[in-house]
Amino acid sequence: MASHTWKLSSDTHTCSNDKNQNCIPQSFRLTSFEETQNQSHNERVNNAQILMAGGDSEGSSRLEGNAAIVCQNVKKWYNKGKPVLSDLNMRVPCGSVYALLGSSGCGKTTLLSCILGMSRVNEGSIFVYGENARINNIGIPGRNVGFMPQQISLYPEFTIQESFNYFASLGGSTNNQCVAKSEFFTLLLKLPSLNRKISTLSGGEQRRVSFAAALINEPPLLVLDEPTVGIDPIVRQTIWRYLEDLASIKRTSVIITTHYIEEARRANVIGVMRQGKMLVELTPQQLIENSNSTSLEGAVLQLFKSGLELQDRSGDKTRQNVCNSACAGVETQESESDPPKSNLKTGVYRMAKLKRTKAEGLKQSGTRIKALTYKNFIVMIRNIFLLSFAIWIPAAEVFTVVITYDFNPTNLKVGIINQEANSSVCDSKRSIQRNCSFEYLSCQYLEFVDHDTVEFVHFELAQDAEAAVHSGWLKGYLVFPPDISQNLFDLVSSGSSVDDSVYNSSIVIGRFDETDKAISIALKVTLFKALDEFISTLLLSCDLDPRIGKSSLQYALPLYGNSYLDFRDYTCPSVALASIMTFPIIILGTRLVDERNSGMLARCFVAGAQTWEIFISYFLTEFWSLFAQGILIFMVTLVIAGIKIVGSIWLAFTLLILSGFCGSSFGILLGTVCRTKLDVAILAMSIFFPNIFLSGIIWPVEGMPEVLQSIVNILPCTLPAESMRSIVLRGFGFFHGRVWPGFAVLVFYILFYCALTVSYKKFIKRK
Ligand SMILES: Nc1ncnc2c1ncn2[C@@H]1O[C@H](COP(=O)(O)OP(=O)(O)OP(=O)(O)O)[C@@H](O)[C@H]1O
Repeated sequence: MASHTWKLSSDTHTCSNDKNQNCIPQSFRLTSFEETQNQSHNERVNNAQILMAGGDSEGSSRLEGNAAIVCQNVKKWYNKGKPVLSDLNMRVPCGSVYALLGSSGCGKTTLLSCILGMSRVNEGSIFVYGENARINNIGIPGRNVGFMPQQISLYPEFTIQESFNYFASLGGSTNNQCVAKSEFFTLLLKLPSLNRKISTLSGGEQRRVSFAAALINEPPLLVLDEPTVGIDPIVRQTIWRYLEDLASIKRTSVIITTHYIEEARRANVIGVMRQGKMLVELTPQQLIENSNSTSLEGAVLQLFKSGLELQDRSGDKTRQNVCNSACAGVETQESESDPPKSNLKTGVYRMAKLKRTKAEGLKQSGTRIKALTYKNFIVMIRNIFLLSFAIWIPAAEVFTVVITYDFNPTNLKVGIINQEANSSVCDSKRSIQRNCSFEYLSCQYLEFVDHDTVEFVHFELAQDAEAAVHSGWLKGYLVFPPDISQNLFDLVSSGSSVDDSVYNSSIVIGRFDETDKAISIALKVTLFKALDEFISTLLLSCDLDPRIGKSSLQYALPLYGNSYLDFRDYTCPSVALASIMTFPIIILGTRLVDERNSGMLARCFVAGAQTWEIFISYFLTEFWSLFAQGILIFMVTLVIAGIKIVGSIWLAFTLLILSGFCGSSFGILLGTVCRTKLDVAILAMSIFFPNIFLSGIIWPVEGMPEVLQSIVNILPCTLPAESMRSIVLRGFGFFHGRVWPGFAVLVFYILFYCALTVSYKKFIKRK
């Protein structure tokens, strides 16, 4: 099908001598100069069917033309509060510039968001080109509408050209079309070099870029929320002249809000709003004529002040004219989306429905996903500082575990109160060691204790050692009773019962500071190990079988893992999972809040992007970041920690990436639900710690109350951590009962968070 692209006609390049107006295009008569095979603006508009008898003839007043947008009895309120829009009627003729005026807070932006399908009306109907504003297949929201929000709504990390490319590709324009349009708008709006970053532009320059971005796809409908704020009067004139031409030549329908009343003189229709109601819809000339004022500003101010609907001198016919008279005639087909029987069904300008096959729809989604992913990449790469943190911090956290959990505790000071022999006696009796001597057993035993772990400090009295424990200097103390060696010998050799006094005098009493369990366990293990070795050695030196002294419970080689005190193997896999899950929560959550609060997200939705497309684009971008994080984590685990991955490294890696995606989808949910970045950070942190504590990373799940155990098992980190340990340390495959549940939990949470986000957007936010 043939279509047109547009350029400035030759006179537009004429430069005036006036310095201020230098090179400002004198006229922007749009001239069709090239035919392409792609469907473009004109074709999209011409495809519309005028359903009114006789159509909208060139000569007839555009005020009375067929409506592009019709609002009838619209009521809208937020959170069951006072109505922001109440019984509002509006009719935007096709191919006209419609200026929406009203005091601050009267509901202009709310009305625009309802027209664009971003907000739901509570009562009444809004029809855009004869279709339901929220559900239609005419590409609105989509490529058939250009939207400029009140905020700048551009990515500060982008250059001007990249911003144009982004919006052009969201709307499905080709690169060549975008380049031509970029050059055109640079000239028209006196934009700086296209390579300049948005963050380096002045406020006015940013607004002009934002304006151009809304027009880059030549949409038949333009919704511009205060586009001329902060723009100098000359460029403002240019903008208005361009909009006039778009409306008259290309039949673009333009809705523009502004607080500069005089500039609205150039509009075809002015709608004046007050406290959520449409007071009048008239041409500028009619507005003046119907007031006691000679200027438009005076007429509008008069209206604002009176708050009354302007009475037409000819019996309210004017308003009737505006809203209804053009509607005479043709009936359209009634459909489910049609409003109740009313003039809405007639006199509307209907846009051809997009006839897309499923494949074409998917192709368009693919194009948008590509644009969104590209945008995410640029934003990510331009925030290199944050990116680098995000990439290496999970690995750094695993590294912290590796270096801190690697060593047994050393130099633990333990008091010795040896009532059998003091330290100098013990020193002098070293020769009896390993000579089958049953004298000074206390001294012999102490020699077997690992002196790297335990450092003995001798005391005369138990009270002194206890005082040292209280002061925090000692970890505990051991008391050897007098004649312990003799009593022990009697106990062992008697073969029958012995006196309590003999028994009591044959045991060593130890008391420890048990507040630090890891330390007290390490001490006890060391002291018991020394006792075991000492007894075996003593028996051997007496030509006895050393096994006599061994406990009848013996541990063979471990089935999995090793027998020494090393928490790294247990902790590393879980910490890796938890940390790779946490970062995307904060990064995506805060980025999304940023995008929403800056109006970028709204712009993106108006351009036709679907929530699921945004999800996929974030997942695609996040994948590379997670991939890099995963590689670094594995390098730390394998190379620095020397932990051997017994099972499939790919399975472990996949689990790690899934955990990152789980965090990403939760981040998207938080970004959707939270109002500020601080909310995201607080929520993410408050969830992070319970997640760590309850998932068995620090304290085993088996050590928790039974009720809690069933709850923690469905948390997003518990079963995946167990799966990771089973793959890494035990070498289990995917189908093992301790592996696949971890994958299943993560997939469940990803889908669950996505579903919650979509539901929130659909049922709560749009209300
Ligand atoms: N999400 C929201 N929740 C609650 N109230 C809202 C919300 N958005 C807007 N409002 C309220 O609705 C009213 C209309 O707001 P709106 O932004 O539509 O006004 P406006 O006419 O565009 O104002 P301005 O000219 O200052 O941009 C205001 O009182 C505003 O506080």
